[in-house]
Amino acid sequence: MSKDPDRLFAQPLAQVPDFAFNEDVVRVFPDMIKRSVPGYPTIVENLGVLAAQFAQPSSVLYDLGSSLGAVTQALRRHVRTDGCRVIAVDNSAAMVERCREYLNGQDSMFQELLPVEVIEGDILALTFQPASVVALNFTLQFIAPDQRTALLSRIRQSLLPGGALILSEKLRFNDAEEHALLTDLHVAFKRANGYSELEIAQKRSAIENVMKPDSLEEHRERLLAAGFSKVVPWFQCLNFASLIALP
Ligand SMILES: C[S@@+](CC[C@H](N)C(=O)[O-])C[C@H]1O[C@@H](n2cnc3c(N)ncnc32)[C@H](O)[C@@H]1O
Ligand SMILES: O=C(O)C(=O)C[C@]1(C(=O)O)C=C[C@@H](O)C=C1
Repeated sequence: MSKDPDRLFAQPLAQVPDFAFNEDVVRVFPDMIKRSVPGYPTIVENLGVLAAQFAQPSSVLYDLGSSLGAVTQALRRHVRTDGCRVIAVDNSAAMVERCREYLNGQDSMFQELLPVEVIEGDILALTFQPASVVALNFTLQFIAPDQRTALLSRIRQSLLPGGALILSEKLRFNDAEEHALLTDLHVAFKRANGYSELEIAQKRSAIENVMKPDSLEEHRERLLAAGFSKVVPWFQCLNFASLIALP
């Protein structure tokens, strides 16, 4: 795993380009996401623990928007159900290339790991196979808002009885005071992780056009509209949360 520190926004930029999962981001991604998303290591590890409870024999586990495969690796650490395999999907060529390198390295060192297929592709164009676990770990927020319900409906239709969708997202809050407080605390989290005011401000403007968070209420309503029967939040740290949605 690359250990390069994230300094992508450390120098003043004449114009801040829209955030993209390109080669520069790939190089620093493990450091960036750990220092930007409160609770990220806890969410990833426990996503594996949760998945082990929902995995059904001989089924597919999806890691959608897999980046460098952190969730896939947690699934490999925790799921012991017979005949499961992982399908990891990402539309960033740079992410997919590096993800395959990491996973191939693991395959050559350890036997008996869950088989993994890494697909370079758009999750909006994916034909889903019957699945027991679908992970969307900080990916739905990058999907155009008007495409989100259709994607979740297709995921719901692919889910086997006893399975689950695990959805992690940055949240916004309908209550202005709550939103301002948790946004300020997130900035404090980034500062405590060594980001400067300039880095925080430039990253904010880079993501504002490409990443559109919803509120918990919007997530719940959309998941129910997509056909899920129950939505259970299992983790929240500041303005980042993870939900279990049951078919
Ligand atoms: C914040 S990252 C996900 C982090 C990752 N799941 C983890 O836990 O480390 C979002 C990822 O979603 C991918 N992505 C965004 N839109 C996508 C789409 N339409 N199809 C496939 N992947 C997409 C991006 O390329 C990026 O790698
Ligand atoms: O909200 C922010 O400030 C973030 O940096 C969040 C976030 C995310 O949630 O995915 C945005 C882009 C990077 O992938 C890492 C973290």
